Amino acid sequence: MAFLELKNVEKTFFSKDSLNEAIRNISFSVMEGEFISIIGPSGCGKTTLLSLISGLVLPTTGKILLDGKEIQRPSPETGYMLQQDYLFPWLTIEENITIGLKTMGNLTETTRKRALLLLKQLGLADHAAKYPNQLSGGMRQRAALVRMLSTGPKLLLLDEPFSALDYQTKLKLEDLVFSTIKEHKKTAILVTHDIGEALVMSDRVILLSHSPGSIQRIFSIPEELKALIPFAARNHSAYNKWFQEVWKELESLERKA
Ligand SMILES: Nc1ncnc2c1ncn2[C@@H]1O[C@H](COP(=O)(O)OP(=O)(O)OP(=O)(O)O)[C@@H](O)[C@H]1O
Repeated sequence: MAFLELKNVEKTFFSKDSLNEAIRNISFSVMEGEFISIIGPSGCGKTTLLSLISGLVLPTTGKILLDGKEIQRPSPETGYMLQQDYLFPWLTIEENITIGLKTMGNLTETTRKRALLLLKQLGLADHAAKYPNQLSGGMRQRAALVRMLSTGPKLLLLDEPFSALDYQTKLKLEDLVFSTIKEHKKTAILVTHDIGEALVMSDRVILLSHSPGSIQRIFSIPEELKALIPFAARNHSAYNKWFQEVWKELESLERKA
């Protein structure tokens, strides 16, 4: 059985004097442990799709099932990581990474130690007592990753988590996030504008059409790229071929627009 299933999902935003059809007839399934990326032209509904999967927004028609149950509200099963880290500036890094556990009433010595171990694995052990403004952008995103993982969600939704970072930090974080997600056997959905990032992080890449977004094409990433961590995959000979393939399809969308 699919872990996540979208069945004919549509979303139209209504306001007093207008309506905006954001997503049209989207259906796809994700298996447990799969990494999916969503790309497409600006405004095609990528973030709306993540919001629908998170349960923050409900579909106008269609259904989204997680583990066979219809998603009707946000759930602790799902973690969200955004472009901005949204760490609370008045809390230390340790307090920030355990705030989710505390809110859920799950902050115990065991869960606190687990969160601190993850912080250590991501190279932030010496920064637990610091405040977010004492850390670099890349460090704060690593802390945001720990905060998301510490509550134990099964499904991770990543909305352009690297786009505010400088290029070198972004490449390093891609490797770190990828390895952490694989090690913890999580299912992940990444929204990105970067074709390369989608290719090296994912098992499949879903390309959405212009607004209202519908599925234009689904690319299955070949085994030789999937077997590598992102930095190595970017340097593999198959990478350029696949980049061109996706690029051509995106360009054809631009011509149709
Ligand atoms: N809460 C909302 N109310 C009304 N319209 C909305 C709302 N959220 C999104 N939209 C509209 O839905 C469409 C899709 O927006 P969305 O942000 O999902 O696209 P996107 O592909 O993520 O964009 P970008 O690539 O620029 O980040 C846009 O026309 C947007 O204006």
